Amino acid sequence: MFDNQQTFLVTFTEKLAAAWNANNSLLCVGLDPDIARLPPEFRAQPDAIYAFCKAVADATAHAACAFKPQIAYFAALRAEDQLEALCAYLRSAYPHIPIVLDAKRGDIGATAEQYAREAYERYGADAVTVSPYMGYDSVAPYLEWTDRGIIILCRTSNPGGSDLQFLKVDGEPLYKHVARMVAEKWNRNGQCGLVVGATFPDELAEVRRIVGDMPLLVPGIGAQGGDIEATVKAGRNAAGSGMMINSSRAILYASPDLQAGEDFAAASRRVAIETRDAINAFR
Ligand SMILES: O=c1ccn([C@@H]2O[C@H](COP(=O)(O)O)[C@@H](O)[C@H]2O)c(=O)[nH]1
Repeated sequence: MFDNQQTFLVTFTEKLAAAWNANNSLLCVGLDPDIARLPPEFRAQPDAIYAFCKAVADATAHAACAFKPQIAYFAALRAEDQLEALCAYLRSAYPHIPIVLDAKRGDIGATAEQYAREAYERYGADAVTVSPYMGYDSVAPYLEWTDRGIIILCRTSNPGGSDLQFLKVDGEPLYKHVARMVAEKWNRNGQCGLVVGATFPDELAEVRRIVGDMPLLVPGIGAQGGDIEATVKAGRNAAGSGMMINSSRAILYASPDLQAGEDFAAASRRVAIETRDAINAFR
């Protein structure tokens, strides 16, 4: 995989930086296929999940800096084979756009080794989301994959995230400890990132202050109602970049807002472009 200058791109962060530039986009397109919400033409197909996600990816790739399949939507339908096929397709059709597997894994080291193989080898993901709460030895197996990304939950977008992430430790909320620990100790390959919700722009700004230019995966715009202007102003790095701002349902299921004659893929494309442009307006 080469960038515009024909430099070979080796790592997740190199690939992400190239995608930010090539597509002038901080938009991460989330692939969360809910069978009940698929357009009718897909529902009878044996590979409905794959076909739907492929169509959305094809419609939005030019406006995306990353794709984020959420593994639960595939596993719940016994459709891991379709996730595998989708990741293989994305890697071949869009080798310049990183795949972030949203799996939020977290377990003891021996089991984490298997989760890392699942994400990086089976699915060929460029990065995977993990929980920090079992500590360093639970993330170390991912760090053995020195070219791949590991994106650690820090300040999640859901209201209940405050139950633990806001607990004070040494006078400071836990999420800030996570941010500092990842930036100062765990990021030994320079391939770590953090999940910080768009629904909490003040905390997003705090995390940015702590971690410098580290990539942030920022879910919570679109269906969860996060404010794009506040998100971008709080989370951008010195270069006006540094984020994968995720939107899943608002792009995947844009078709209820159909403009006259528009099909589901055109609706996804329209919303992806509108979202990318709304983000870019505040970079
Ligand atoms: O804090 C978090 C971490 C992950 N997510 C995931 O992002 C998408 C959001 O989907 P929307 O439809 O855009 O709300 C989904 O896959 C979540 O599992 C998150 O929302 N918050």
